[in-house]
Amino acid sequence: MNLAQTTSTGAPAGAPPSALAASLRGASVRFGTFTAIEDMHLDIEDGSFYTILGPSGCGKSTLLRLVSDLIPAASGEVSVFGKTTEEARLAREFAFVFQDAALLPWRNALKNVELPLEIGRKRGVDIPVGTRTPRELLKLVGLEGREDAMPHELSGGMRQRVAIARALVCQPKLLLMDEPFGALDEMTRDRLNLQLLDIWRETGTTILFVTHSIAEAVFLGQKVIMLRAHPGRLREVVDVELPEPRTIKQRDTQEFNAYCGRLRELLETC
Ligand SMILES: Nc1ncnc2c1ncn2[C@@H]1O[C@H](COP(=O)(O)OP(=O)(O)OP(=O)(O)O)[C@@H](O)[C@H]1O
Repeated sequence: MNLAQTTSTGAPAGAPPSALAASLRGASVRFGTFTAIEDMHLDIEDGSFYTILGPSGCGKSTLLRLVSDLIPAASGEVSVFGKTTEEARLAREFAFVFQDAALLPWRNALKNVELPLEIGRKRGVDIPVGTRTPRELLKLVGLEGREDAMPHELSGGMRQRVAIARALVCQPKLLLMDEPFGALDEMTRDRLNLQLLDIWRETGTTILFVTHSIAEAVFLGQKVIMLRAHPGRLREVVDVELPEPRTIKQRDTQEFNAYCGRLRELLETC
């Protein structure tokens, strides 16, 4: 076990820019006079799974919003697959999944998944022809047979799975997830964690995943980004080298708990 192996940016030394899903170079975000993120340098390799931890208000959601072009950088540079964040947004390089599934209540599960395709068609946006249809995506998230179900007929976990299928429908190369399972019970969360790892392996999509749970961050992440607050800055990137594929049983191992302990210590000093 290489417990304390950390890097300053998360990127392997000498990684070519094309191998990066996202890159921040001295990026800062300000809301008026308040600095939410300061001088952040971070590289996210294509195909990787990063989780993001840090004290409340340290800028975890702001970091995702910065990468997804929802807010601008006050200084520094942010690129996504070598493009500006605006170019990447227009090219539908990424998709967002929030804590609230935010499904349209009058559309069934299948029609919710189809929505981004419909909007894209209406706007004349060239959407990549996906290898997976909305039906296939619902199957991928374990909702085969529930295509006609209305959102109010689905559990919270099922609604969130529809939201993940909807996020995948335009074949994003980067999935930004802001506490997507935060409101779910522990067993549902465990199941969805495993399913998300399967989806990640199957699709090759890069994932940036914000969580408040140290155990979830260790279980999902190949690397854990630890932020510190006031102002939000990169504290450390911790490599998680647990045996693959991950299993729920691993959570009872000494190795897993050692990672959790190390991150808890880091969190206490953020
Ligand atoms: N639109 C905004 N206007 C002003 N301040 C904002 C805005 N959005 C976020 N902030 C501030 O920026 C800081 C970072 O917020 P952010 O939501 O990114 O933190 P977080 O780490 O995701 O928090 P939490 O863990 O509590 O969800 C906070 O102090 C917050 O109050």
